[in-house]
Amino acid sequence: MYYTLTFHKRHRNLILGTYLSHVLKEGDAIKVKNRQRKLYTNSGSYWRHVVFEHPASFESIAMEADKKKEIMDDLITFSQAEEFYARIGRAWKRGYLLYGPPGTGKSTMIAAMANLLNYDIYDLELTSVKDNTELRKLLIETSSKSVIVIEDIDCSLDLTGQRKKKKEEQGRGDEKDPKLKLPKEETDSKQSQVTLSGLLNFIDGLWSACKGERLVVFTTNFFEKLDPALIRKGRMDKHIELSYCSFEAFKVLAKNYLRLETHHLYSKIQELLGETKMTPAEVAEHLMPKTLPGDSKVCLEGLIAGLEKAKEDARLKAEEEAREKGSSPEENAKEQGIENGLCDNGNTELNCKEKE
Ligand SMILES: Nc1ncnc2c1ncn2[C@@H]1O[C@H](COP(=O)(O)OP(=O)(O)OP(=O)(O)O)[C@@H](O)[C@H]1O
Repeated sequence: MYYTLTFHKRHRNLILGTYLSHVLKEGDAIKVKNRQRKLYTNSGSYWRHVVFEHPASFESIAMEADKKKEIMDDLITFSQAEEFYARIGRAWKRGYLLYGPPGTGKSTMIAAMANLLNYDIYDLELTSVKDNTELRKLLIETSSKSVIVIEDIDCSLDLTGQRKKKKEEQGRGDEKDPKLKLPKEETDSKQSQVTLSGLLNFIDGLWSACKGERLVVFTTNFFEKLDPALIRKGRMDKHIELSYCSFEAFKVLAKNYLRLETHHLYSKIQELLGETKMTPAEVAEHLMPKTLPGDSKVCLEGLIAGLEKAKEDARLKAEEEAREKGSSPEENAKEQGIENGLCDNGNTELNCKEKE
């Protein structure tokens, strides 16, 4: 299909200049909006893709409303900031670090981000990338309007041969502390694997040469174990904590799962959520209707029973640990709360510090 455009020759400059470029820009935007989005995964140094159709949205994410709005505003501002990035001479990219325990919605948040901005997703499995050269190739091949995801960054760089070699040399067996093991510098070795420095250099530097907008998202379950080089200011633009389910987050889930705005059992749930750690994934599991049509009361009662059990389990665990250590269960529970970064309201310590 085509259109014929007729105009008076005195409008020639207007049409050939402003008007046609406007039409082309709008056409591109419509094409992007209507295109089928893709989820890419790498097998070695090649990308494969499937159609990306994840239903997650910010609306369905269980999280405090102001925090959610802040993230959405940040994403939208970024996606409209082409001129700004060009003016300040920086690559049009933004780095996010999502951290929190398993089941708090990190992957769901990534899908919601891609859906909000209409981006493709590149799910980069670092452990199957042979070395920094392969990594560079993969990253250069990513297209504009994409989210590049590196999940469990603390574990991904864990498998490098260099690190194993280094560990063997040092005779160190600590599997849990990535900081001890991440090789910061590349070596000349032919078998050199992906290194933290390789990853960071690329993300910081070379990328400027790749046109278009990209989000880079790292996730981890262990924020405190990340190498400081990865989280220093200016590297990851935004750190987002996803934490245990708060009452506000529960209300979002209940609204989505059960179409409930309020219920007389809410006060009990609020009380228990203040005392017990439960991830949004676990809460959501309880809210899954077990009968058709789903009975909300049954689900909420199931959640209360689950929370009470979790509370009791935590109490018994504290008692047992106290017995082992020879301190009182209360002291032990308190200590555990601090170790787990928990404040009274179930938020993590980091979160509380930020609020202070
Ligand atoms: N904040 C949340 N809002 C809505 N649903 C959530 C949330 N967190 C978890 N869920 C639900 O729990 C399931 C698991 O969550 P998800 O995989 O996003 O967690 P995760 O933090 O990425 O976990 P992991 O660290 O194990 O990868 C999701 O399918 C989603 O339905």
